[in-house]
Amino acid sequence: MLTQNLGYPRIGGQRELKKVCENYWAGKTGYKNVLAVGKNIRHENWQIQKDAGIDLIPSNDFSYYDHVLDHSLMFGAIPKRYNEVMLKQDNEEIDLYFAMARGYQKNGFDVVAMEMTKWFDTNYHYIVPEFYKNQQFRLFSQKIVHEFYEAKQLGIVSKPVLIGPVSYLLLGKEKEAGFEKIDLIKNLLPVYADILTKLQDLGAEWIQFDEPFLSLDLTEKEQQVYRNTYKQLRKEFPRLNFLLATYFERLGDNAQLATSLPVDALHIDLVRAPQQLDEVLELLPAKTILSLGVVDGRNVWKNDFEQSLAAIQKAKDKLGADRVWIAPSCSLIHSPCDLKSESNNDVLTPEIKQWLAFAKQKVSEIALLKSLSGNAPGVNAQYKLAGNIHDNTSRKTSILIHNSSIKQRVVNIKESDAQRKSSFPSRKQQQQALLNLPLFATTTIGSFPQTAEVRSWRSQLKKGAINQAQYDLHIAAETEKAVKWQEEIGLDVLVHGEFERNDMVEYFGGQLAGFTFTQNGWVQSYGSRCVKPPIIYGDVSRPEAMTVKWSAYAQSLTNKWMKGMLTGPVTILQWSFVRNDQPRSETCMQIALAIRDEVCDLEKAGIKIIQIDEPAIREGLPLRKADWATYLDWAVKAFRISAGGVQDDTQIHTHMCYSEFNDIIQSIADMDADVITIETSRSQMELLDVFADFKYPNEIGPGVYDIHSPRVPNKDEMTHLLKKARAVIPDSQLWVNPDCGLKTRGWDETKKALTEMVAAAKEMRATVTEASII
Ligand SMILES: CN1c2c(nc(N)[nH]c2=O)NC[C@@H]1CNc1ccc(C(=O)N[C@@H](CCC(=O)N[C@@H](CCC(=O)N[C@@H](CCC(=O)O)C(=O)O)C(=O)O)C(=O)O)cc1
Ligand SMILES: N[C@@H](CCS)C(=O)O
Ligand SMILES: [Zn+2]
Repeated sequence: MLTQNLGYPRIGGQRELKKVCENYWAGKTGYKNVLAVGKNIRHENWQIQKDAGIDLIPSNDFSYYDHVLDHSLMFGAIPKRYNEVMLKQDNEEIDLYFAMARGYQKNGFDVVAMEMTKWFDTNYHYIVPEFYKNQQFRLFSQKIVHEFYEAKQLGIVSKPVLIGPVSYLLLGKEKEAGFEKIDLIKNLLPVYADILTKLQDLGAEWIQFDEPFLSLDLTEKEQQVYRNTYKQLRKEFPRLNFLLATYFERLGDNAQLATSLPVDALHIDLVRAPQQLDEVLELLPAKTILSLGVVDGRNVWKNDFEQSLAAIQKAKDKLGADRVWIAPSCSLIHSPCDLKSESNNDVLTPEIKQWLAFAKQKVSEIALLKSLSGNAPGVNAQYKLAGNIHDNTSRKTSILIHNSSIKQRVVNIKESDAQRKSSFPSRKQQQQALLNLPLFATTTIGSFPQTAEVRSWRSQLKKGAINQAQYDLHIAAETEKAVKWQEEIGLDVLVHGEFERNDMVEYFGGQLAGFTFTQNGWVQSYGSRCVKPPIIYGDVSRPEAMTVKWSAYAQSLTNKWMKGMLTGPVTILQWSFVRNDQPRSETCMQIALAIRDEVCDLEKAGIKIIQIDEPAIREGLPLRKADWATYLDWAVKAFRISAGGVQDDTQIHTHMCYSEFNDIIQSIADMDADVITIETSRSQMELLDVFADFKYPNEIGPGVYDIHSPRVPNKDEMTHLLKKARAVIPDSQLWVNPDCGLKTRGWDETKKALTEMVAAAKEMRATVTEASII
């Protein structure tokens, strides 16, 4: 029996990669330093896994920005706009790479970034490969080969990780009409063959092909491409061992397909889909190894050894120990690095800490499961098993977890709690009478730049270098500056700027009962950006108002409308580590009630426009269509409960980014927010077509510029997008806003971009005709 890992967090235990990349982008350090930090992280990660006792250690799971982008660079899938600019410059490969990720606007060049979207149902974002008709591929970046060699020099014959060719194509986007991306397989496979040849020549024994699409609904054609692809690779590389890794869902109706592909080992996710073990054991061909993903790569709870050992035993009984591997359910990039970094007992209490395992602990759990499932586990392993049983029992029986009055409140929810008093047309009239906003009303999504200075106040407060009153004074001054500046440039609906928030989920987690948080539990969200998901360990309630103080203060500074700013229940759920001892829907309803109370308190404090952000509602959608209806039912209900307590003339906004709305547009309409602001600019308003076809009834603010890139858009670009929007949505429904919050941007870019945006809205107003309003 072997142990293996599918991927290790690559940000570094102290987010070293984030820091060096951001310094490099700011021109404060050289690229050699970036490479050196990357190398250190890889070495440290390999060593941790080796010391823990992992037999098959992955390589090429490291990435300077995103592993999908690494593959695009490896395959030379570089959109022309970068070739033309970058190759003329004295730039390194890494500059081309970062330009694809972030856009490039210097030395007279102005190139937009590639699109970014959610990695399946996680909070990780990948850079979407761009495909063109007759797209050709060639071996461009040899990072995978270098990293295999690097590990080998340390005495580790690693298992290089490749996104499988079918999944790579399915992750991409057709950027012009007239072809199907899946047909590019014939152009792509020769590059895989080049890479495999190089790896084989260097001594690679196992190759991990990540094919997460095998857990999704596939067309017949895609299934056939899977068969042909692996048949061909097998034929060309009879001596290399292939591991086919699936994760995030059950194989379901692809079980037959996955088990029939000519590979040497198949990995399945037994945390998401424990029930698939029996079927896969039945279907697995003789000799194929089964890798059991029993340790949760997506959550922070300690493994339940008794449960995992039962699954391992079942597999061993059927296949024999030689054909069973033990592994995490998926790559550990979705886990924080090391629980040992959590040294402050006031932040994470010892009682809760004993229930947790981060990446470093998880690889040890995997090794321990191997010892425990051997014929004669040693005393040390037995002792650790007893410890594991004790810790899990202490969690199940802890008084911290259950609160009967919260549970009762959920039981008592009535249909009418999820219902606004009147329908949208009537609300719209009442809101317009009160708010008196112009056509093409301008607003922003909530956050303004979280500058190093703002973060340093929080850091000083944490360290005790300043007290709460001093901190509040800083935040108040920053808020006031932002409010005054928004007034000056003529925005219509203002925001307070969210300066007091470390993160839009963690901030609420820090104030809700049933949540705890960490000091250093960072997880990569995209590129250098990380999040520290709070941990929901018990029943959730709101001991006191969470946002009223800052929203009311900001409103007091202006005669314009100040938008209250909340994170919605589904997003709080989705971006937290969620308890696994009750259905997610139950936890979500508890959060919805807490947010509802906050919405009502904001209204009472005079805030008449309230945004409840739900950027993660699409991300939470189950990967299998058959499971959608159940999820959408409770997710929409949770949002409606959170918004349902206010008067008709209080305008409820929601906001979503990175969302493909086509297939869930009815549910988005069912959320019944008065206004929805959505990310649309990176896709050039493509997303709006669905709102038009569907005749979305309420108001919409399609994002007019991409906030993920430091690039500053000009007025004409934005009017161009707004004209595209007005072609499908009447003027009376349109708002003007960026794609998302501006916390990652600097003030200089923000000021320039928003000034242009207000000018774009004014230009649009000047062109209004009666016909365009209806
Ligand atoms: C909208 N998005 C979000 C997602 N998920 C969330 N949970 N939150 C989101 O906002 N998913 C989808 C998108 C992803 N987008 C982003 C955008 C931006 C970030 C980001 O900026 N992350 C920050 C960390 C934010 C944070 O928690 N800041 C804290 C701590 C800051 C810190 O690093 N402090 C230093 C000391 C600093 C000093 O002394 O000056 C330290 O602790 O060492 C805070 O502000 O207090 C990032 O830096 O990556 C994430 C996702
Ligand atoms: N209000 C949040 C939404 C991000 S999705 C922000 O502006 O950052
Ligand atoms: Zn957003």
